[in-house]
Amino acid sequence: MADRRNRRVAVFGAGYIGLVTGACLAELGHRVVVRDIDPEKVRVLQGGDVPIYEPGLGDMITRNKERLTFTLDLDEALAEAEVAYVCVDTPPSVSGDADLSKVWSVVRSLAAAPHLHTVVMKSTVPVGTGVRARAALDEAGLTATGYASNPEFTAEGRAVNDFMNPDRIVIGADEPATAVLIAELHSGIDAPVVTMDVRSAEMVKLASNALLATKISFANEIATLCENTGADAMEVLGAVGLDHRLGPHFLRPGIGWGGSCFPKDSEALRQLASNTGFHPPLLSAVIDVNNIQKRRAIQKLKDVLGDLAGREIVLLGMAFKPGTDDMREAPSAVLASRLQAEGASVRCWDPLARPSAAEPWLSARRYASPEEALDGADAAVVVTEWAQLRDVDWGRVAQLMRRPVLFDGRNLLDPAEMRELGFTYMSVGRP
Ligand SMILES: NC(=O)C1=CN([C@@H]2O[C@H](COP(=O)(O)OP(=O)(O)OC[C@H]3O[C@@H](n4cnc5c(N)ncnc54)[C@H](O)[C@@H]3O)[C@@H](O)[C@H]2O)C=CC1
Ligand SMILES: O=C(O)[C@H]1O[C@H](OP(=O)(O)OP(=O)(O)OC[C@H]2O[C@@H](n3ccc(=O)[nH]c3=O)[C@H](O)[C@@H]2O)[C@H](O)[C@@H](O)[C@@H]1O
Repeated sequence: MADRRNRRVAVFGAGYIGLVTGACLAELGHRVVVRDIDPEKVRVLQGGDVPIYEPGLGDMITRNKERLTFTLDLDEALAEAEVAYVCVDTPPSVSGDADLSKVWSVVRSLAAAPHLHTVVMKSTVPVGTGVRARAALDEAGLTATGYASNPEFTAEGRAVNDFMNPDRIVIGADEPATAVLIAELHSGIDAPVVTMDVRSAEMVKLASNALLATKISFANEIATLCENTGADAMEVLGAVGLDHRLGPHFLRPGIGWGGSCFPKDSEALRQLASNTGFHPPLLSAVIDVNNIQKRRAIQKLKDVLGDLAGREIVLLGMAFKPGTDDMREAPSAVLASRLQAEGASVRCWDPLARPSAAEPWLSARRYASPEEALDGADAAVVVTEWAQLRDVDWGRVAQLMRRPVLFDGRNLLDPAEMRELGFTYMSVGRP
């Protein structure tokens, strides 16, 4: 039996989760090979660079380069591996269910591994995937191979810190020995280890994201009620969150939640429920509130500007939240698309975001600084609460803009100050 701090691990997928998992497992003392099918990603990693923005990740990879390698080659990844981590993307399919094709592709490819004894699912998958994975492993001749669900709760922009300092490590395994092995892989991390059956572990991940999304949609709904009644949502939610039974987290009202996971995971959970014949009313409302929230920004601009056709509108922030370059399901993409549909011309600024080939951005103009983007514009929307926006000389900007109209979709700036500077200033749930 290998030393519990020196396992040979293959990680499949060199994205946000695979890279962080691989680097952190190497940091914990294991020998890790990360395999991806994207040649460009692997080339960048082999050259010593990191293809995504994640604080601390580059240093951790460099520090562990003796124990951490990257490859395109399946045989190289499988040659020594005792444990295989599946960290590939599980995007929404046309039906809204999670598309597991990449997961199955990895699981099937494991048949050729000579030393493999454990497969760990880190990708977020529907409840019941473990049973299908088990069957696929059996079919591939890996009957003696243990299987575990080990969902990940890290948030982008702080994933390395979250991985090394988690609130809990959840392990779903059908055999106790497999759960013990996964727990040992994490030795060195000080956190409660919660073991359960595979289906329950799969559900913990979806339920956690759904509850976080629920808190935000609740905050957004209360913010709208505050707008309609003259209360101040920041005061209200701040005080609500002081109740220790409720907690202050994920109660920040804003322009709606986005990102690579909340939108797809809440929809996947809703479809999972529908597939069992159950329409989940609360989850459906949480998703609806979020969709409406993103569109309310357009109405607020129309209330001030009237027709948006021909207007120059600036989106300040494109990433789905600050501290990441990730644009997946970013509210900015919905806003850009809606504004363009209204005939507006969209400008944007973001210090990090890496837009995909997503259609709405093709005709948006990206500027190097907020000031350049705002020069001559008719209105602006704070979409992402980048700290840099606090340092903008808003007094000067009020002079530069054709009309100083600002919808602060993240309640980043001070309403009184902005109005004093001459802005028609709107925010979320604040008078
Ligand atoms: N991004 C996040 O913060 C979190 C993501 N998750 C879950 O983790 C999973 C991965 O998410 P991300 O890392 O964000 O996705 P990602 O899209 O950044 O990375 C996935 C990687 O897998 C690679 N890949 C696809 N097929 C492959 C194959 N057959 N063999 C090897 N590599 C392959 C892709 O080329 C890509 O580099 C998803 O299920 C997601 O829901 C869970 C918690 C947090
Ligand atoms: O499954 C996942 O991928 C991850 O999804 C989220 O992490 P992440 O998407 O990186 O970002 P969050 O910080 O949770 O923010 C998600 C969205 O909610 C918004 N948000 C967050 C908090 C809040 O109070 N208000 C609010 O509007 C953010 O602006 C952002 O658009 C969860 O926080 C992680 O625990 C989970 O592992």
